[in-house]
Amino acid sequence: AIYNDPSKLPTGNKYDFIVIGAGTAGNVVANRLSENPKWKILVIEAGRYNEGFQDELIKIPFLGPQASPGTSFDWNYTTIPQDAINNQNIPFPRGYVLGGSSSTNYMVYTRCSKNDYDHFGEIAGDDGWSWDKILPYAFKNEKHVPPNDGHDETGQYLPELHGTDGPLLTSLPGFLTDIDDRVLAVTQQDPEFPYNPDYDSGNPIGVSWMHSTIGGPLRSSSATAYLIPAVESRSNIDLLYNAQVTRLIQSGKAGTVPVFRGVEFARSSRSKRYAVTATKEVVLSAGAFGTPQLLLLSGIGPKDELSQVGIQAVVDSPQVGKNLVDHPLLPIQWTANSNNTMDPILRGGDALEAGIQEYYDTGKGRLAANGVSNHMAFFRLPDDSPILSANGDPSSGGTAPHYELAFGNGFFTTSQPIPESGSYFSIINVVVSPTSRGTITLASKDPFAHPIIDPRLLETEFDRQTMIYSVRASQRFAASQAFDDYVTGNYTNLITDDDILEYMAQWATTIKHPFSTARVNTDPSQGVVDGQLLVHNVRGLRVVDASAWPFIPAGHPQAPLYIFAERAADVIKAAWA
Ligand SMILES: Cc1cc2nc3c(=O)[nH]c(=O)nc-3n(C[C@H](O)[C@H](O)[C@H](O)COP(=O)(O)OP(=O)(O)OC[C@H]3O[C@@H](n4cnc5c(N)ncnc54)[C@H](O)[C@@H]3O)c2cc1C
Repeated sequence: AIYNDPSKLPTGNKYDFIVIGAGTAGNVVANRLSENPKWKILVIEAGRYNEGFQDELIKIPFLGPQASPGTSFDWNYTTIPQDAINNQNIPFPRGYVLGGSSSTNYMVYTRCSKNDYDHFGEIAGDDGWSWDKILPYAFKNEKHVPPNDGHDETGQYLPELHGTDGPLLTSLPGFLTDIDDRVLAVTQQDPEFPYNPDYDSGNPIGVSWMHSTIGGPLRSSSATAYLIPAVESRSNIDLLYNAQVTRLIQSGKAGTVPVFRGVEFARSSRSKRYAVTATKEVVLSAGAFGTPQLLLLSGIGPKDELSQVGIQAVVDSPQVGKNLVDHPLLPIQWTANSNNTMDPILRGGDALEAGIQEYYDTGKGRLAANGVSNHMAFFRLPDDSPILSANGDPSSGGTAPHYELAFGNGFFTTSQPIPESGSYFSIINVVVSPTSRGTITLASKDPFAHPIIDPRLLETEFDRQTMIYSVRASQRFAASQAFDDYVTGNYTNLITDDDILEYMAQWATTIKHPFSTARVNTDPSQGVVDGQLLVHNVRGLRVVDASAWPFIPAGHPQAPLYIFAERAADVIKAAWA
């Protein structure tokens, strides 16, 4: 059953598992656990329902980037001033809606490098997380469907690498653009930018067609793929939304070890608190900000830090809220000799209206497809790069990229204003193996107060130098023969490294991939959860979301998170078999 008010949740209900957060990972776990009809599952979500007011923003693919920040779908977090980005406070979106960030993200689906999974397995001391072992879960997650425009996708991906009967819908670009052939031509002309027939093979290096979590003209999220189908078809799963978990309650002790199977929740700061207890486990899937915040509020965290906000530590766990890592992003633009479909729509007005009309009339067109890019490219720094010799190689291995390029047939921006006229070409640069690490800490013991978020974006020399390298690679890409009659000039005039650093300090931002704030490590002084994702020195509590990853995967993380959550559900099932 579905409840939207804590007071309506029947008090007599007994739950085997309580999943906190109906987000990307949480919904996978909830769905898979509810496959066992003997178990009763409760999912508690702070945010709103995924239908209703303005839901076109989270359904119509092209409008996805408008779903946050500053909307009812978003937590509307902001960082504290970021030193390397001119001390700016940067908006840091997180989904506040069924599906969590999978309902508000940009839908890019990349499995990332096999080295990332193998590295995870090594750190966790469990090779079940390694690429070879976890790959079946990638197929279990995915259902590849034809692109929305019905174009022939032969040669644009390797079908044998993709799932065909999982719940999550993925597809190749549903709207072809005037730069697609040029991007592909570069891969034929310039050995620096080779073609990769499918970035989901475990080796993402090169330029590939992009996959998105889109089925037909609609976003596919963990709410539409996992949560709603389970709640609608099974009687053993309850969903409570509009209810924020305010802390975990210690429900007893196992010997000297505290047991945390109780969950307290409320609708708002001043409203009544309610509580419910799981008989088996509480699964914390509140995301890279919500999960450490809840652990801290519950007395699980660095003892000294907790006492500063008046919380007594139950478990002194030094890594809670530490190791926050994210991918910095920097778009650059050129003027273009083109009548691209993107810029007029981005400027709003008539073109946007016409696009929306076409969408509702036909289910096709620019609005029905992802606007981010039709291709994605991942690269490593050269082996003899001075950046690597000075800083070491932070990537997880030879198929894990250091930086990413994505190509926009229009003025791609996250914070820059779009010029009022003209046509543009953009390349988005992302450092995907960053070394900067930040923190999330409590501002107060009020669970409704936003935590202090400090990702320290671009703080390290490695990250800044890699970004410079990426921008240089973008400039070479745009200067290639295939773009000769297309790119007409620089919009961003970046000549020296200092120009790039200055531009970076002004315009770099987050790609919105926070990770590792409750990371896996077999050593409790180094990590928050063990290789089976159980919170160290506590019973009854597991973490399944981006916070648990020991590091950030080098690519877009939703696919790795879905795959990881699919396996996590099996780990939980095995523990209670
Ligand atoms: C705007 C944006 C664009 C992105 N673009 C991409 C992309 O194109 N491709 C990609 O791969 N990744 C992208 N990402 C990142 C990706 O979506 C996330 O890494 C991933 O969805 C995180 O999954 P999660 O399960 O850890 O957390 P989430 O999906 O965020 O789920 C956490 C859930 O817990 C809920 N919650 C939090 N605290 C509480 C509480 N106290 N009580 C109850 N519920 C709570 C939240 O409301 C949320 O529903 C993007 C993210 C954003 C925000």
